[in-house]
Amino acid sequence: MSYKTIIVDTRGAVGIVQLNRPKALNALCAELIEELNAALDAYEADPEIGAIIVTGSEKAFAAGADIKEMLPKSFQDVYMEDFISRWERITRCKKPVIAAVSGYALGGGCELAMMCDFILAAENAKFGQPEINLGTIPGSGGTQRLTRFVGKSKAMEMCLTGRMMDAEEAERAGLVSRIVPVTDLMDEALKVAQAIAAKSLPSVMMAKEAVNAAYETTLTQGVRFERRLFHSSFALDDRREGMTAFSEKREPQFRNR
Ligand SMILES: CC(C)=CC(=O)SCCNC(=O)CCNC(=O)[C@H](O)C(C)(C)COP(=O)(O)OP(=O)(O)OC[C@H]1O[C@@H](n2cnc3c(N)ncnc32)[C@H](O)[C@@H]1OP(=O)(O)O
Repeated sequence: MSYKTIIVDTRGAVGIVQLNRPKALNALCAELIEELNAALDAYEADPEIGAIIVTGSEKAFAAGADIKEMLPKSFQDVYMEDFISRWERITRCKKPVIAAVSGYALGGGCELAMMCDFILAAENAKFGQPEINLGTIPGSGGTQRLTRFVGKSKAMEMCLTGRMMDAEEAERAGLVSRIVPVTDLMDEALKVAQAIAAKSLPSVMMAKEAVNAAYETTLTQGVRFERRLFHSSFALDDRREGMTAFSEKREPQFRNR
């Protein structure tokens, strides 16, 4: 498939999706979202791929939903087409998805990054939910996910004022896993993605599912769910291989089975 608004690249077992509308700071138009979804479908279906990176340019991960595309839409338009629901494909990825964020991650850009499994931020990253400045509110999970990441006070302040958070504040608040120099962002993202891709994919998928359950369930239900997945991992050849390799003081040879 040929893409117009994204660039895809595969490095070993890692699939990379780079948002690529430089003139609009990677504003998330419908075409870009469809291309992103198609690339995610392809990487999810590819047995050679063990992890996915979503990134943008140095100046912008994404400056939000495409305001010019949204401008003429009426209530009927957005309601009838369930506008924004197509953005959620990324939350249904079973493989791990890392957001490598440099520059602006605003509005839908911040929401897209938060839908990934974790965010690696460059020193120049800026996060924000500025929809309030446009007379609207976040529509792709910003009020919900940001609040879970950084707590009510900070999320409320950001959603009500549109204030941006820099990388250091985002790291302190728990929004990003860590900060790296701008020039090292892709190398670091690839390093961590390759490290994950080298592990047993079914175990990685189970770990991801269990961590995500922490956001959806009570502690008791979450711990029970984790226990069931943990038990299930004993059905994997890779679990036996991992423990055997440890005992034999060698590297495990996982086969994703
Ligand atoms: C998901 C939901 C429900 C909502 C949203 O996401 S709403 C959008 C939220 N995002 C924003 O409000 C950010 C809008 N952008 C900005 O505030 C600024 O562009 C900036 C602070 C990110 C960067 O400012 P800078 O002065 O460096 O660059 P600009 O000249 O303003 O932008 C360059 C170029 O990009 C176009 N652009 C930027 N963001 C968007 C956007 N979200 N949608 C459409 N186009 C965007 C901007 O218009 C300009 O292009 P033109 O010169 O051709 O107008």
